[in-house]
Amino acid sequence: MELFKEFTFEAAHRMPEVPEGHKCGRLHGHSYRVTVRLEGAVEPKAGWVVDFGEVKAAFKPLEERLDHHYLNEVDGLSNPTSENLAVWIWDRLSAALPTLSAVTVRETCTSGCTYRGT
Ligand SMILES: Nc1nc2c(c(=O)[nH]1)N=C([C@H](O)[C@H](O)COP(=O)(O)OP(=O)(O)OP(=O)(O)O)CN2
Ligand SMILES: [Zn+2]
Repeated sequence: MELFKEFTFEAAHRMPEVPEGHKCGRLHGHSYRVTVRLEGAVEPKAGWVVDFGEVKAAFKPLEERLDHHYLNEVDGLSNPTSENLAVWIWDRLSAALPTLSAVTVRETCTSGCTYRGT
C-alpha cells in the first residue's frame, strides 16, 4: 500500500547558475507543494501503514526551515532547484520515516519533480 501526505509552503528563491538574463536568475517566489509518499504493509490492528499525523510531525521542522524563507540562504540549498529541494527533503525525512518512497516538489501548477531516493 502507498500513502501520501501533502504540504504547502511559500518561499522565495533565485537560480544562481542560470545564464545571464534568464528569468529565474531574478528573485521570485512560489507556493510550493510537496507530496510525501510512503510504502508499506497495512498494520492489521491499526488499519494503517503509518499515522498521517506521524508524517505531519516529521515534516514540521522542515516546514519551519522553508516556509517564508529565502531558500538560497537555507543550509544545503544554495542552488534551490526543485530537484535539489526534493533531495534535501528526502535526506531530512528518511531517518524519521523509514518507509519513505517518494518526495514530489511542485514549484508551479505545471512544473515539478519526484525523487525516489536515487
Ligand atoms: N529542471 C528545472 N527547471 C527549472 C527549475 C527547476 O527547479 N528545475 N526552476 C525554474 C524556476 O524556478 C521557475 O520559477 C519555474 O519554472 P517554469 O516552469 O519555467 O515557470 P513558469 O511559470 O514560466 O511556467 P509556465 O507554466 O510554463 O508558464 C525554471 N526551470
Ligand atoms: Zn522559481
